[in-house]
Amino acid sequence: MLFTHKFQTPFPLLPSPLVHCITNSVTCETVANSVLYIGGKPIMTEDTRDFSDLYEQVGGVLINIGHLSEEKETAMILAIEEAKIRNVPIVVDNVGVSSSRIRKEVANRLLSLDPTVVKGNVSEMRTLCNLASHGKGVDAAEEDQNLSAMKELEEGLLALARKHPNTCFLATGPSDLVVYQSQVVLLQNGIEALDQFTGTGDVVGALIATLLGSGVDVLQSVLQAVSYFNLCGEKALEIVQNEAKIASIREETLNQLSLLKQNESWQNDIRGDWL
Ligand SMILES: Nc1ncnc2c1ncn2[C@@H]1O[C@H](COP(=O)(O)OP(=O)(O)OP(=O)(O)O)[C@@H](O)[C@H]1O
Ligand SMILES: Cc1ncsc1CCO
Ligand SMILES: [Mg+2]
Repeated sequence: MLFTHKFQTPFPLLPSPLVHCITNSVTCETVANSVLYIGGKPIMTEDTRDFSDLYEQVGGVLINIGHLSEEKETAMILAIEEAKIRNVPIVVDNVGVSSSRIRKEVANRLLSLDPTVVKGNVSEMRTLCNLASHGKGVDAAEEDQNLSAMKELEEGLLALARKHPNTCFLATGPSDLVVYQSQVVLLQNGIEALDQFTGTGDVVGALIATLLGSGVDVLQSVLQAVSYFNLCGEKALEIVQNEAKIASIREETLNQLSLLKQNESWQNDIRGDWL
């Protein structure tokens, strides 16, 4: 279903925001380029000695827990503190949180700092809500994606949102659930192939941080970043015309990050609605 709400495109991003990313080394380069492709400037650093100078310029922050270490956790917390002092928006991506106790502890510590956006796939977000999760490693499980599981997740996220009224929650999957204060939105763009190569969730986190960094409001940043990425995936499949060519779809999805926004009415294809 097309949205009843009319979206204004956030592109071009002016001024171009500097986005500080602490992320995983699996998809670090893809994340940096994705920020560039949509018009932001990425900087990837975990050396806390950088931070006080760097944050004079930073517009948005991405914290992705995909590759953890004690040093990295310290850097993540310091980055969030620096951002908070300057009112800079922060995205936390809970990669792999369903798979280890330490990730869950770190995720809860980061959540307690009230980031602007907290995201993960549906299995990861179930873990954050203390619901049973079947996530394996960094991937979501199908049994966490059915209708009753999604309803349960919606309730869980609404409860989290009551405790964290300044945080917008995003659970990604075949449909994407967005919960902000008492508002609930279900987004319905995308193609199955987006779950078949790694780093798609990482890129979505980076796109949200970039839109936030350019001054777009919280809910619009989440709705538009997810939908923009998923429409890039849809366009990629249209071009590649073979859903088994995963690597080609990956490359074309990334191409579309810089191309799709040239169509000034791209946002008219956003599907979903408020629940
Ligand atoms: N089956 C699907 N159909 C349509 N879109 C999908 C599907 N699965 C994922 N997506 C889209 O792909 C993007 C990434 O979602 P996903 O839930 O796979 O993230 P993730 O598991 O955190 O990714 P990763 O850990 O690989 O970075 C989202 O924009 C989501 O809407
Ligand atoms: C595969 C993988 N392992 C840790 S991070 C990552 C990339 C997906 O987020
Ligand atoms: Mg996935």
